[in-house]
Amino acid sequence: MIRIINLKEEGNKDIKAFIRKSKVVFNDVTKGVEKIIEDVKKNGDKAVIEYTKKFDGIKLNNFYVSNTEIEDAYKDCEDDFIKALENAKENIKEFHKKQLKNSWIWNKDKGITLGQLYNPIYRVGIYVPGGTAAYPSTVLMNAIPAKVAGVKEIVMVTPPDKNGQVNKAILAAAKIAGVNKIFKIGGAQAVGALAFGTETIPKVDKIVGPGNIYVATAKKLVYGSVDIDMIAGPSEILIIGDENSNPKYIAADMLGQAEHDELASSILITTSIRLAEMVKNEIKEQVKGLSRREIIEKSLKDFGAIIVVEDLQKAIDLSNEIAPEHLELMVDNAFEIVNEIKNAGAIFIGEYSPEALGDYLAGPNHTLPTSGTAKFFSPLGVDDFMKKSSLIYYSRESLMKDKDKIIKLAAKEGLTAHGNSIKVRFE
Ligand SMILES: NC(=O)c1ccc[n+]([C@@H]2O[C@H](COP(=O)([O-])OP(=O)(O)OC[C@H]3O[C@@H](n4cnc5c(N)ncnc54)[C@H](O)[C@@H]3O)[C@@H](O)[C@H]2O)c1
Ligand SMILES: N[C@H](CO)Cc1c[nH]c[nH+]1
Ligand SMILES: [Zn+2]
Repeated sequence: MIRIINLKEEGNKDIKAFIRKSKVVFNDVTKGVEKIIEDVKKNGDKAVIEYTKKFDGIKLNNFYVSNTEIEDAYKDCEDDFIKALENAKENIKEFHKKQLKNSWIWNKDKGITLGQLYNPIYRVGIYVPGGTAAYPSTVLMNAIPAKVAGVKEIVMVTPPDKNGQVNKAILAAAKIAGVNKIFKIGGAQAVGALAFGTETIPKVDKIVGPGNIYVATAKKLVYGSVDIDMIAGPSEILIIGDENSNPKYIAADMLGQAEHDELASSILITTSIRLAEMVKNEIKEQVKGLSRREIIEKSLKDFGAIIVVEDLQKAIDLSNEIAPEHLELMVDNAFEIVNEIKNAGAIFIGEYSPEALGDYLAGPNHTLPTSGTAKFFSPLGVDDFMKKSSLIYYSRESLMKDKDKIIKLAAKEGLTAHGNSIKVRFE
């Protein structure tokens, strides 16, 4: 069900096949998503109602989740689940507080003061997936950095279930994280509604959060009308292993990501053909007991691979080229190669740092770049919820010293009004 590609024997011919395929999938849905976004922009709530009926199978006239619904959901959750959420919240908050940056002022010279002001974005939209699984952990990962940054209004969207309700665990997490408004809508229609606003859903300044291919494509398409964080689409894991790695752990971690989506990608790159065979067998065995077996098997078949390479350097180079969302280094002395990793959303070191630890509890964000975009995007963080303004102060004397240079530069650009705005101050 998962193939072994032995690059030692087969050369480079097949390595990128699965990556290319995933790009094709993106292109396939773009036209349909464009239509949904345009329709929501033009027809507001009416279009959102129609698409919710079409894609989520439920006719809703009101998407707003009331406080009573949130409080009731919270009360219905088991105590140890609430405790685990609270514990995750503390770890996420502690980690993200380290990312906070302060405004700064620099007295560069007598009569010259420069600086930078940091301000939170006023209103953000967070997308919390809820199509094939509900993700309360994603509520925390998206809302807590926004809170740490000081965002005033967090508007959350998440798909309704077949009864028109939002999963209770998601609502409990939203209460714990301090989300301000919740709407039960999902998919591209939810992204369109947040980007342009409707009669009932407020337009936001930025949309963050992961989602399936429709959500990720919709975010791409509305970028420019609003800001977005990154392309955080179907999940990915890449593991680098050697002859001493534990095949049982590697198989378990690959299956863990494969269960997210049929389009999820799980890859092992190893220097050991023996490990490759053992992981393949482990996957075959472990998958039997898993509830999302069908999704896993499809994803492993289309986007999974065990790649055998000649040496560790080749494994690192290939991983840097793929730029995975999650990278596990399951090799001896993993800390020694960590500086060679240039492109990865999150790096997990050693066999007791499984990817699921980062999904739920460690503290770093689990909203991460996918589809090779870790080459230029970073994990979601406090920075995503802040913006900067520059500060400039010159005294009369300081401007006088620099005036001729400014007038010269303006003249070169043919912008005499610019030059004049300096001259008039000294006439
Ligand atoms: N990268 C990350 O940080 C990260 C984190 C968590 C989850 N994920 C990913 O989030 C995704 C969650 O996906 P999901 O589907 O469970 O939930 P989702 O909420 O992302 O998508 C469900 C929505 O998709 C829309 N939809 C479904 N079929 C459609 C169609 N044919 N045309 C148009 N719209 C359609 C529906 O409106 C539905 O509400 C997975 O891919 C998972 O891997 C990524
Ligand atoms: N692995 C996902 C990011 O790709 C995040 C997640 C949430 N819950 C379980 N996993
Ligand atoms: Zn996960």
